[in-house]
Amino acid sequence: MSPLADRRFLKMHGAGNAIVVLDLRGTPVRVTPAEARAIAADAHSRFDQLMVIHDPVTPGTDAFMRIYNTDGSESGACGNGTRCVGYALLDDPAMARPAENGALTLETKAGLVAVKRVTERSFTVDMGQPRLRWDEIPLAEPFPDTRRIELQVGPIDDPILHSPAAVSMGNPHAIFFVERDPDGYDLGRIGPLLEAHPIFPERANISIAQVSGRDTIKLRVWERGAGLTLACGTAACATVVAAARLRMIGRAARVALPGGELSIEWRADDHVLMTGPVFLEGEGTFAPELFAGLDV
Ligand SMILES: N[C@H](CCC[C@H](N)C(=O)O)C(=O)O
Repeated sequence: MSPLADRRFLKMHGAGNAIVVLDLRGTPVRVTPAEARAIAADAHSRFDQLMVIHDPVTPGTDAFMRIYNTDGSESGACGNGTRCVGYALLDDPAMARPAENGALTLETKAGLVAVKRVTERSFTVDMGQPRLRWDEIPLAEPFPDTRRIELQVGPIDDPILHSPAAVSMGNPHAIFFVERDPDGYDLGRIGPLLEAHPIFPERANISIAQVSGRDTIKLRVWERGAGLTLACGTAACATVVAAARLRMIGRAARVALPGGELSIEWRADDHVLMTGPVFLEGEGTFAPELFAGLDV
């Protein structure tokens, strides 16, 4: 029987990105990829990302987070999910712990992020510094300038979809800047081709972005391990960094995604701040039969 059976979870979303929050602090339990896939497959607990809260590892941090995509793969970062964890650790009756002036420091396998409340349902996350070197994204070949890389993408004939920007926010992103409305691209078809392109040894999140003003961007995202989502926080951060590097905008922008708007600032100290909403849809417990047949 899975140790996750009958455990309580929060069902949330951040700008439409479906998030499940699970608190495993005080236990030695670690979610397996198969368990994550089983949770995602259930209508009551379906998610784009599962955010699992563990006991802190590094002194001075409040918790360690493991982040699972729908396909069970783990990510080093999730902006929308981190805002939801901030809400859970500050407001949920069962999960909340006292916090210094409503701010938390969380750790993932990619490093530290800091989340703080702005209003009752809006939080700001310091997502840390972007990683811009080819081997930090990572890319399979040494591109000296990751502001634009060149891909050979046989099945895609639109040349603009051959030269993305590459940025990591603790997870890999390829951003294609287009003149036309991003909705005019069949991201459901080209997303998986690009996600799995051999230039991305750890796959990549695929964004199509239209800079619609000095500080406004329209964004559509195919997420690594989750597919089309209504919002992707790290993609919004990566896109603002990429656009700023290409001198298409200043260092801040409002990013419009299908599920909502995120405000992003790439600060002069190189940290990227993301501000956006959180929504609590409800809570539940994992039915034991969810994990039937899994050898856990
Ligand atoms: N699919 C992403 C993780 C979640 C990112 C997204 N949901 C966000 O809000 O940043 C990856 O595997 O890198």
